[in-house]
Amino acid sequence: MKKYLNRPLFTLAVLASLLAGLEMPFNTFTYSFFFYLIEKRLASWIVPAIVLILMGYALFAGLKYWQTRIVNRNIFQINLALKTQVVQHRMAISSSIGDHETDNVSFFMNDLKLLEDNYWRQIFSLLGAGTMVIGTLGYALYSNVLVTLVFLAFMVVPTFAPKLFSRSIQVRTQQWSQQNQTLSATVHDLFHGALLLKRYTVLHGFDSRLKSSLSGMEGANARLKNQLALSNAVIGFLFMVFSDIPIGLGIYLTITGRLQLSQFVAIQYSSSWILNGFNQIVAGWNTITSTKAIRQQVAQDTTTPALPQASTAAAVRTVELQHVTFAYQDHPIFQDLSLQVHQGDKVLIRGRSGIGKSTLIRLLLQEETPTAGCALVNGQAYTQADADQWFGVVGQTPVVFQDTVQQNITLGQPASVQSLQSALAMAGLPELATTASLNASISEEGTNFSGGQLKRLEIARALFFNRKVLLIDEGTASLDPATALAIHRQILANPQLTVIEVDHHIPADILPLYTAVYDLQAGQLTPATAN
Ligand SMILES: Nc1ncnc2c1ncn2[C@@H]1O[C@H](COP(=O)(O)OP(=O)(O)OP(=O)(O)O)[C@@H](O)[C@H]1O
Repeated sequence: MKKYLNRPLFTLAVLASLLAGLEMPFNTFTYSFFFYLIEKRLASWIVPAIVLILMGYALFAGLKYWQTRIVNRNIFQINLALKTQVVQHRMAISSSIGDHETDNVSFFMNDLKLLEDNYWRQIFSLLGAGTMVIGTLGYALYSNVLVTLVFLAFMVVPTFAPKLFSRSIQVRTQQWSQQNQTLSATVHDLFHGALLLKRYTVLHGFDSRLKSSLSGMEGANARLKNQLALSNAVIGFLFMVFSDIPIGLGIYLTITGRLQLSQFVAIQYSSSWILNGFNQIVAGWNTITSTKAIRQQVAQDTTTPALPQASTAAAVRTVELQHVTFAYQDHPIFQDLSLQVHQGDKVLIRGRSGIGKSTLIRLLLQEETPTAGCALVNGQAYTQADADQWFGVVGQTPVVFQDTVQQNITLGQPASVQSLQSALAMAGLPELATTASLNASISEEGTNFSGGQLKRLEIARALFFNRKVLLIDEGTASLDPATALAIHRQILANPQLTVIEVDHHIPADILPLYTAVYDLQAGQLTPATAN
């Protein structure tokens, strides 16, 4: 976790926490000092003493505010670095569209928030509590070593108590985290499908799932809080038991004249704060321990796989599947399937739903590995990173970001107006090439754009990124015939582009635009007869 710290800022926060933690020793000193003034009858010191003490309190008020600001600044920096890394890592390891989306969002929103409150902020409070204990203890020892040591001896015993609870707290934190993920998935589904449920007039159809997810999460939350409360109650009680016994001894020593009143007051007053400080430290340590599972998870997220550097990809002269056999577990999909596509070809692969059309695209993208045979480009084996350089994918569901049209095409890359205009024109969206349209926002899941526009936007994106081969997975299946025909005319007429399209049904008027049409049946490809 250390790598997320900004060292100078962290050092400043340590210094600020240490200084702010001196307030209680100062408090102890002033309290004891009042009894010293009474004991010695120093009436003339009262006004200057109070003025100085008030100035001290003003200083500590300022210090505490400064410390909070520095801690918040640290949390800001830590969260910036840590959350960026977690998001980037999880994005880099995702292997399909929407992969673990709900779990990742839940981890990001809930677990990382818990890490902030129960780990990072606790570390800074522990530092303050540590200084308070050391400073107050120092002052008590200065007052009377023997009596202070007696107090300390009694304090040691209850510090072992938290160990009794740390394991059960950890388990309950894990359960809470799991229940949170389940609830996030449920709530995500419900908000996502709200309109659909309303249309079927079954808005309450998933009430039992919602209640079960909610009660699972709230129950786990309550059990975690209860366990923390039980742990803290037991620890607190033990501290009180072990603090009252030495207080009795102090009273006895003062009555019998072996201890001055101001010394006893200093030790007695400070002992409760030392105990309190210890209490805070062990409870804080307990809370920090409860984040172990999340920290382990974050540690796994610390290595972001190196992303391939964008480079000028070589021309794609041929794309092949050579004698490919593939199965999902024991579910065979392809058996000795071969396909050869040349630069500029426009190939359509037809097949009924579930026959393996999307799987064929995933094999070309190297997202799946054949059990026999291989995918080749220019006669050579290639990696997933190579595939990403060559292939532009237009999927069944468009992937759009809640950002401007321009950002959706360029994905944050710098772009010349000319390159944008050219990509949009080739994709059949020349009307979007104006400044106003490029700056227009696309809403969640592209609901303010038509299905045809979104498909064209995906095509424009692939063309902007100069992808040589367009893999279209039922790209126009959801569109009306006229729009589907218009999009096909646009891309199938582009001589630069190699197109491999899979679809269960393509209207007859589009078929002549392909250079080859195959039917996928029983794990094999067969050239289609003209129809
Ligand atoms: N990750 C997976 N694990 C196990 N089985 C899978 C997986 N992905 C797909 N399948 C199964 O493999 C078969 C082929 O799936 P695929 O998505 O390739 O079909 P498809 O022809 O594209 O279907 P559709 O036209 O309905 O999109 C289906 O029976 C599907 O249930």
